[in-house]
Amino acid sequence: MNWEDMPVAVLIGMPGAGKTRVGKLAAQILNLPFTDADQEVEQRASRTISEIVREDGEQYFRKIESDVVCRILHCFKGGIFALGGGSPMTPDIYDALMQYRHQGGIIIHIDADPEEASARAVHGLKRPLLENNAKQRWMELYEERQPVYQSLATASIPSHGTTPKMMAQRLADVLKERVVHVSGVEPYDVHIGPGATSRLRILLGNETHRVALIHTRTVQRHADHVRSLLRQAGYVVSDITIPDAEAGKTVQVANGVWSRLAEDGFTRSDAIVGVGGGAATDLAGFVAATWMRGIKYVNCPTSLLAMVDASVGGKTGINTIQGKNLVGSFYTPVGVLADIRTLCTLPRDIFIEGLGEVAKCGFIMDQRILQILEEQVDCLCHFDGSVHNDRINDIVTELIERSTIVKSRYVSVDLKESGPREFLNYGHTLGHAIEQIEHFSWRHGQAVSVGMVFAAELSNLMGYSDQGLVKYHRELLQSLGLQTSWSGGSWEQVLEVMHRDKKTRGSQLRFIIIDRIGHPLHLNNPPTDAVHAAFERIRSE
Ligand SMILES: NC(=O)c1ccc[n+]([C@@H]2O[C@H](COP(=O)([O-])OP(=O)(O)OC[C@H]3O[C@@H](n4cnc5c(N)ncnc54)[C@H](O)[C@@H]3O)[C@@H](O)[C@H]2O)c1
Ligand SMILES: O=C(O)C(=O)C[C@@H](O)[C@H](O)[C@H](O)COP(=O)(O)O
Repeated sequence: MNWEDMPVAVLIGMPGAGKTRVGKLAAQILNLPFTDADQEVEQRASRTISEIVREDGEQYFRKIESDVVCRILHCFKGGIFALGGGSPMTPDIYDALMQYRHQGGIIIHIDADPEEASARAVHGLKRPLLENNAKQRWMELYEERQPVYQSLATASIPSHGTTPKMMAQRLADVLKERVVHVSGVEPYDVHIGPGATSRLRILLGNETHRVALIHTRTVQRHADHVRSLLRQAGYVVSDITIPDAEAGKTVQVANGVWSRLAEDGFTRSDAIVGVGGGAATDLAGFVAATWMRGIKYVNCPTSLLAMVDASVGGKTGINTIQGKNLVGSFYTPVGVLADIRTLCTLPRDIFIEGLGEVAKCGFIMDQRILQILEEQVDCLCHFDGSVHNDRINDIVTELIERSTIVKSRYVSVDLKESGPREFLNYGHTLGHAIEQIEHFSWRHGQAVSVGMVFAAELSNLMGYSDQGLVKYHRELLQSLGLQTSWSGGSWEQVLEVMHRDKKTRGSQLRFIIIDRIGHPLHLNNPPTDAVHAAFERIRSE
């Protein structure tokens, strides 16, 4: 199948679920063509479906339907295609849909509420397969078809408690989504966009019975939304609130969550969903990695920093008194759902902090990120959560997508950080020391920003780059509202903490520096004088 010629989405679901209505409305919103398999069959046969079934039998109808669906799947370029309720049950259609899905096709399950949809389907319709005791027949078909729909779908949109208009908007959101693939031993996707959480059911699957929803109070509203999606999908949800920010990344908090999982009977087939900033997703991932030696988890990041960095890549962990992230594990989520609507409640200073990690991705790999930051500095610095504004939405989405691509490139080749992945630690050797010494009153992104200026100074002092590169770091980061100097702590304290950095080998400090934009290097065991001199340069502003 040629990717270019495929529909942008195929809608599946029970009769009466609203596939045609919702599909048409979404197509209008997105200005895309729409077609419906039943209509196409009727056109081709010049008869209604009822007539075909009555005159020639269901098998004959299924044969025409199969020809029509397989043809449209190959040639309905860029449109939305709604299938008849029973279509996916035909083996040829099922196989064609699987092939479409494997080639990146989007299959949306319009997940009917049985009561509503059966009433609608039974009412006033010409659905031949529902004749004679229609409601009971609908329910039987539902039991039979639901697992098949679920096995095919890449996202599901529940119909319960919504209107066709709302569902169409959700569908349009899902179709506008960006997807970044993280490959490696356990590949997964990062979905970025307003409809991203509609993937939850698909990611968690049918085996999962219980879901622990781990979140902080600050994101209660977003956790409520996720909880209702999980409940609608039939999961038993344990709602677990953890302390905010770094206070949540402790062994005591992890222990509290483990106890709760035990009380609520979590087994290996159950799952964790982390909703919040990077601290919450680090803790949720750590609990998932350790409970029964590892259960499935999904990250739903709600801060910019968590979207561009913390939720992706499988570094999970907690802090100890001795240092940041000293205990943890590499453990990959089954998926990351970055619903950018959650940014609407993010305070501006925390949004700005996230730009520190975005800039890092620009410095180490993607120069276009730096250009966007320069061009959009005003808009970004005045961020007020208005992600419904198309311009801001597009800029923020592009920055998240590009940063995630940078992260995924390193993580895909080096999950356990034996080499290239360390480049993602640019600015972190000093950054983590600052956070630690300041007892986490400095936010991660701000500390990393100073750490990047320090690394640029070190690169210059070691002869890898000129002062122009250092100046560029300072000017860009300052223009975004990020810190570039730090006057806390002492050199001795910093040195001691940096020796506990995970890049250190034995007594030898190791740093990540760049010699030009997009070209990171390992700097192993530099002279202490140079490290000290670089440290003095970030204090002398
Ligand atoms: N695992 C990794 O690869 C990785 C990568 C980068 C950072 N991190 C970790 O992530 C953490 C930093 O992440 P962070 O900047 O998101 O910090 P954070 O989790 O502390 O969140 C910052 C603050 O914003 C609040 N918040 C988050 N989303 C919100 C929303 N939508 N509305 C209102 N408030 C919201 C949080 O509750 C918190 O108070 C650090 O612990 C850092 O070590 C991990
Ligand atoms: O994913 C990585 O690898 C990173 O280094 C990303 C960093 O931005 C992130 O802050 C990470 O948590 C740091 O990890 P650590 O191993 O230095 O604790």
